[in-house]
Formats: sequence, C-alpha cells, structure tokens
Amino acid sequence: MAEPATATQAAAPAVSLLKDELDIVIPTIRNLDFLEMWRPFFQPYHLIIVQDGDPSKTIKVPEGFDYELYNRNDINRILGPKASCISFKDSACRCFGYMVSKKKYIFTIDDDCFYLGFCYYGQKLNPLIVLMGDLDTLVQICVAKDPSGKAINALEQHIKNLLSPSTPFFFNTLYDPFREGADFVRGYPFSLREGVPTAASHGLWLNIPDYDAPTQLVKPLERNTRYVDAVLTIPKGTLFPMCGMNLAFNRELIGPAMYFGLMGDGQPIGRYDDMWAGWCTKVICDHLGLGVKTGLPYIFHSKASNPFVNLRKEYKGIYWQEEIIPFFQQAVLPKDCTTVQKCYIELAKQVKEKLSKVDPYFDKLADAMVTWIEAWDELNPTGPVPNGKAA
Ligand SMILES: O=c1ccn([C@@H]2O[C@H](COP(=O)(O)OP(=O)(O)O[C@H]3O[C@@H](CO)[C@H](O)[C@H]3O)[C@@H](O)[C@H]2O)c(=O)[nH]1
Ligand SMILES: [Mn+2]
Repeated sequence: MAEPATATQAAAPAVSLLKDELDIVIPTIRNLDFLEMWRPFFQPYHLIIVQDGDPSKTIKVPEGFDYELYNRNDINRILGPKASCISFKDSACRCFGYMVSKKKYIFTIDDDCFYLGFCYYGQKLNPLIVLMGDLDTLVQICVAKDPSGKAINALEQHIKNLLSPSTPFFFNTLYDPFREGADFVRGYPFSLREGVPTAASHGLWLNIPDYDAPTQLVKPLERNTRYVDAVLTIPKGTLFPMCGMNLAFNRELIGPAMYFGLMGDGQPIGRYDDMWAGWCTKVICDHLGLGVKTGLPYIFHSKASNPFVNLRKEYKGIYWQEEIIPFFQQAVLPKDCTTVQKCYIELAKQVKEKLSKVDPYFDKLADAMVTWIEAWDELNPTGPVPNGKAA
C-alpha cells in the first residue's frame, strides 16, 4: 500500500464507526478551516453547521465535506414562531442542529477545537511548535497513538463511550470497567455489572480549559496540560458542569433534553447554555436510569474567548446558579414521566414554579423549554403521522 502523503492522512482511521448513524453538529461564527485538521476523521460523516450571527455572511466550508448549513433565516423559516426558543449570538444555537438531525447519535464540537495526542501525555508540548509548526508538523507531533500504534480518534472514543454501558449506581475504582484491560474490581456487586445504557459522553480539553470568566481573569496564562487517561461514569444523584465544546450523545435516548436554553442576544445571560442542558439532562438520565460519562477523549482547545466579554455574559449565572443547582438537586420527577419529553415538560413546570422568583427570566425560559419540545416533536414525529401513515 502506498505511503500516506502526510501525517494527517496517516492518522485516518481504518473504519469510520457509526458513519451513517451519527451527525457532527458545529455552531459557528467563524470560517471552518479547522475542519482541514479533522478531515481524516470527519470527512466520512455528515456535518450539520449552525451559522450564528449575520445570516448574510457566507461561511466557507472546505471542499469534500458532506454537510447541511442553517443560518438564522433558515431557522426562522423552518420553525416559524417557535424559532423564538433558539438562541441568537450564542453557541446555544447549536441545539437547532440536534433537532433537525435524523441520526441516532450526535457529536458536537466547537470550531476552535483540534485533536491531539500523547504529545501531552506526561510531557509538555512546546507552545512554539503549536504556533510555528505547520499543520502537518503539529499532527506529526500530536497525533495520538494507542499501544498498537493506531492514531487515537476523538470521535471514535466518544462512540466507544456511548456504545458501552455506564455504571451510575456503584462507583468502579478502576474507572471504566468496559474498557480493554480493565474490569469491575473486587466488591463490585454482580447484580449491577450489566450497567445501564449511556446517554452522553462528555469529553475534555487541553490547552485552554473551559474556565468561567472570573477564573480566566485570575489565571490568564493557565493551560491544562494534564492528560488523564480515564473515562468515568458520573454517579446517579450527582450533577456536573457539562461543556458543549466536545460532547457526544445518543439522540434517541436523551435528545429532547439537550436544549441549550435562551442565551445571548436579548437575554440577561450567556455561556450557560451547555450548563443548563447538562443539569436537565443529568436529572432526566438519573430518573430514566441512563448514564453519563466524562473523561476521554480530549481535544486541543485553541482559542480563549475574551474574559471580560465572558464576565458580562456570565455574571448573573454565577450567582443564580447558587439557587439553580439546589433546584436541580432537589428536583423529583413523577413515575409517570416515562419519556424524555414528559420529563422535560415536568421540569419546565417546576422551573416556572420554583425559579421564576429568582428572576422573571426563568418564566420565559420555562416557556421556551415547552416550545423546544413542541418544535422537537413537530420535526421528529414518533407516533403515527396524521392521516394514518406510520412514521
Ligand atoms: O455568538 C457566538 C459565539 C460563538 N459561537 C460558536 O460557539 C463555539 C464556542 O465559541 P468560542 O470558542 O468563541 O467560546 P468559548 O468560550 O471557547 O466556548 C465555551 O463556552 C461555551 C459557550 O457556551 C462553549 O460551548 C464552550 O466551548 C464556536 O464554535 C463559535 O464559533 C457561536 O455560534 N455564536
Ligand atoms: Mn473556544
């Protein structure tokens, strides 16, 4: 077989898992040159690009990718008045991509995230190489290799996470028991070893960590260089700060809960889109007996957004969350909430009842949560379609 021309091509996976069952959703206000670095991994998949901001701006997508692109005009045309639930000028707009997708799985990634490799594993990557090195040099240095020498593929790791069970009811101290070379440790109840279906896989980030604005302000130069080779199930009853930068989920299991809220333009808050979705998702996963994992894969997060702008977007969320988190920790869903939609509508009801006192914003958000489910069900009819034809 001819030698691959470049290291990037050498990284190309032999098989693209779930090629026809997974969409990659990218929110963007930038150009999409970052796709060149991901080409060996993403080219076999269908992309759903959600263009935020000015719809008259043309977003250039590199040649050779199979994609659909939606801007604000498209969202308004497709959803009509229900488009009011989709944020504008915030990465929260990405959830429109989850709604229009027809696939079982979603992987969402920001346009300033790259893949990387063992170059971090126990050694510091020289930032100069990152800045000076051309794409191939960087890939040569950073393409991860597993013990067999195969390039590690972030998307593949997410798929492995989603296709193997989670263990939310009892913590396995050797981490992911379904990973090759690991298992349940002594004392782990056999009655729980089957695990539960995995709804979401939350990946992490090297270089620029997903810090909030105050932390970013006091630690402007901090870079995350610690590559922890582990995947953990987040225990039942425990919430977590879900970051939308490097996230995959089973759309059929938990899709309707992945609403990224009302953020950005015209809203009193921003950059809490993924957090809101994560809290709702975890409460519903716990109720329905589904699992959420966090850890591998890492991506290389290259751009630090402006901490002062971020502070302006986040500051209300920083003190509201001291009331929001206890709300989610105490949220109880009735037994008859047997679907994600029913759980979500019930959560919206409780948001309206219990959080509107925090700020009238939550009254609006609760209504938007209901609109989201109505729009979701309109675009994703599951029961018999009107005039009797099966869906
Ligand atoms: O108005 C906007 C701003 C950005 N985007 C797209 O969203 C992602 C993330 O944007 P960016 O990388 O600039 O911001 P970060 O601070 O690094 O993002 C983190 O905070 C979360 C914001 O909610 C986000 O999920 C985290 O990754 C990029 O693809 C931008 O192009 C947008 O669509 N609209
Ligand atoms: Mn970013």
